[in-house]
Amino acid sequence: MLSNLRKFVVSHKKIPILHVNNMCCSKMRSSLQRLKPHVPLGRNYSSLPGLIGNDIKSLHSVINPPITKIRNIGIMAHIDAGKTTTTERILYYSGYTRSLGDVDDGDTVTDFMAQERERGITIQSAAVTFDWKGYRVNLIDTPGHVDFTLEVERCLRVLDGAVAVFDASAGVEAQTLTVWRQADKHKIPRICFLNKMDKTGASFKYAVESIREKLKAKPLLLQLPLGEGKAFKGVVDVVNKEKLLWNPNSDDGKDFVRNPLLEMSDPELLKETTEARNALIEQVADLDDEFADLVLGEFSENFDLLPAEKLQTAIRRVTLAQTAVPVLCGSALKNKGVQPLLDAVTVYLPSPEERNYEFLERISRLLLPFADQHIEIPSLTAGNIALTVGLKHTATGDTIASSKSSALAAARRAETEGGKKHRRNNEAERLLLAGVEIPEPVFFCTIEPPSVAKQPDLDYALKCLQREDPSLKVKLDADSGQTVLCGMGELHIEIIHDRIKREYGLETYLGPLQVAYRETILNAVRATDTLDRTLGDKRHLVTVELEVKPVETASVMPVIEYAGSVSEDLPTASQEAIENGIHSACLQGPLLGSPVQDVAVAVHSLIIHPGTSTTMISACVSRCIQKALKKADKQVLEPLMKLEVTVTRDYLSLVLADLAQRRGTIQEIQTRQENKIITGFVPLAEIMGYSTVLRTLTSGSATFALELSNYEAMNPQDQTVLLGRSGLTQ
Ligand SMILES: Nc1nc2c(ncn2[C@@H]2O[C@H](COP(=O)(O)OP(=O)(O)OP(=O)(O)O)[C@@H](O)[C@H]2O)c(=O)[nH]1
Repeated sequence: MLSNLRKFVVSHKKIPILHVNNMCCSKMRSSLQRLKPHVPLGRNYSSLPGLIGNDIKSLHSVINPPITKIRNIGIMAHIDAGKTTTTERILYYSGYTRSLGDVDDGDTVTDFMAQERERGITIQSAAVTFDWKGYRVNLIDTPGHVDFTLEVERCLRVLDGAVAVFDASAGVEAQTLTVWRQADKHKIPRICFLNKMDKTGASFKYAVESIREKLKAKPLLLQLPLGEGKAFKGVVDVVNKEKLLWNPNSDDGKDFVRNPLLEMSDPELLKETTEARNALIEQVADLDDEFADLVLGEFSENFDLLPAEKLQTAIRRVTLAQTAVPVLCGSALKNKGVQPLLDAVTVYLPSPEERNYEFLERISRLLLPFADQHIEIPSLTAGNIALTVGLKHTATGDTIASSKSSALAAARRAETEGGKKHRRNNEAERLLLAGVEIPEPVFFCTIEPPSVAKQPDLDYALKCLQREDPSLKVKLDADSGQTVLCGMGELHIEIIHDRIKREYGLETYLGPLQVAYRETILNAVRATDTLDRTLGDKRHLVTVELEVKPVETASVMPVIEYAGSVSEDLPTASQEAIENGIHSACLQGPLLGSPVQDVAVAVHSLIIHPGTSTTMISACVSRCIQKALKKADKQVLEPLMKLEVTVTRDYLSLVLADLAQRRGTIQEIQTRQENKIITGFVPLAEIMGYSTVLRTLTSGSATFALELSNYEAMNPQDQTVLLGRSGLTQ
């Protein structure tokens, strides 16, 4: 797979292929200032693995564990499921920190940006490295909020495995589906952790069912909870038929006992566990022929005789094949169930080697990340995650290569492996290995520096921020000359604003947040145009005749067709100029100046006077398209958001009435224990500031998740109102 081309080893000469995820510059700057041969130990950090005091003991063995003992994993989930809390426990039990961080107190290791600590949410992924029972685990905590989807995507493609954390009282939630689909796309083996088993309303059965139904995954129940809600006290290990009980008096969860289930002391629980184990064996045998042969041959009479290791090996195979997902449970907040989760990460998730990485690459300077601290390392073997510094022109999603030929060879191989049908003609495109899919921004607003003199500083800050986060787009409004920020949501833009202030020392002013509309046309229209200009002693003359017509592509990329007489002998440079002209014209629709989607452009005839520059060809085509678009019947498309609101019964009717006023359509209302889950669609323009409204309506008891569904045609009345407000007419 393309995304696997990221394995590298250090040499001082070559830098072949390495994927780039740009880190927050300020994070990097501050840690580089502190960079020493040893890692400075900050808040409650234990010695880093293998580092005793200030000595680097056998750094090589610390840095380069055998590849089979490496696990590169991500933690992913819906917002607030408890990823950061779980990560904090993991770091504590692995000895990486000496005290438990708490998101609610704002002192976690991985949420180290000021905004993360203040808001108690994860915005940027953080990487930490720790050891667990002889394994090296590189772990990335990813954000759950939909505004930061790109951040999740950029992490997923460099991971070998993932832990999906769920709120056991809510099961699969909207954003879980999104990240699950992303993990499917990158073929990442997963383990599910049903967190918050201590919470009122937690239901193991319900959460497992929702994994089966909503994620269409096959859950393998490796554990059963001992009690739910306030009664939750531990878990049963189904594979080993053992009971794990946490000492209720231990305040950090380190103290727990693991005892075999015995007929004498736990007859009921033993029976239940045996049934669960038998069901698990049957389920795995169904998915794995090798295991089926073993079970049916030697152990068909009595599954109890099947050794736990044999079952674990088979579970590992189906997990790696992604035909099923192991499910564990616990309560990160109450310090229960995290150690067995770590065991499961080492036992069931793949080492980098098992993900078919074949590339051994090189780079000049490497740093090993420990959240906001880094240690410079001399070398690194394949399968590890590290940072490199000093790259001035790269952006998140780029691939670094030592030479064009090595990148082309890698791209060719990856294309064959990925079974890609379409051949990429464009060399630059082929060089781009596995770029992340950048979602289209749905909001925009103007941003002003404190003074004109500070505009270059603002431009610089925005340039740096965009390199880290390509889902942030910045453009210049040609009419007003203002800088415009385009982002994924209100929170996204707010965080960018805040970061410019904190990290670049610039107090900026944001204009009102506006929805990013799109436009389309309803009928086919032809137009012709001629551009005749003499510059110096050179005459530039182009005549073009073309047609714009509606097509259903749900994309802002116009479909381009050429009449046979045009495509014949059309030089590549002229074709590129035509296409540039078409694309630039379609970026600014005639109604609101928004991008035009769902259009095809057919170029019927083209006459180019010898010596005409490509810029003039682009300009003529662009003008001709604008002309055609203006003549067509036009339609505004607005972003329609998929909304999921979780609300208690008492507030259901209030929330529904409010949604009706917001032009919302309700798809279904489900019951989940005491809660109602409303799913439906609402235009983005109607849902701005919804968190405050919902909080007020439901006294803070409801939660919601929003995700872009598609762009929908506005009805004629709403469109007239919108255009009237913008001072425009149809
Ligand atoms: N009852 C209960 N609450 C928990 C548990 N784990 C986390 N929480 C709480 O849930 C809230 C969210 O926890 P986080 O760890 O920040 O969740 P997250 O998934 O990292 O959230 P984002 O980073 O914003 O995506 C916090 O108030 C935690 O204290 C748990 O096991 N039980």
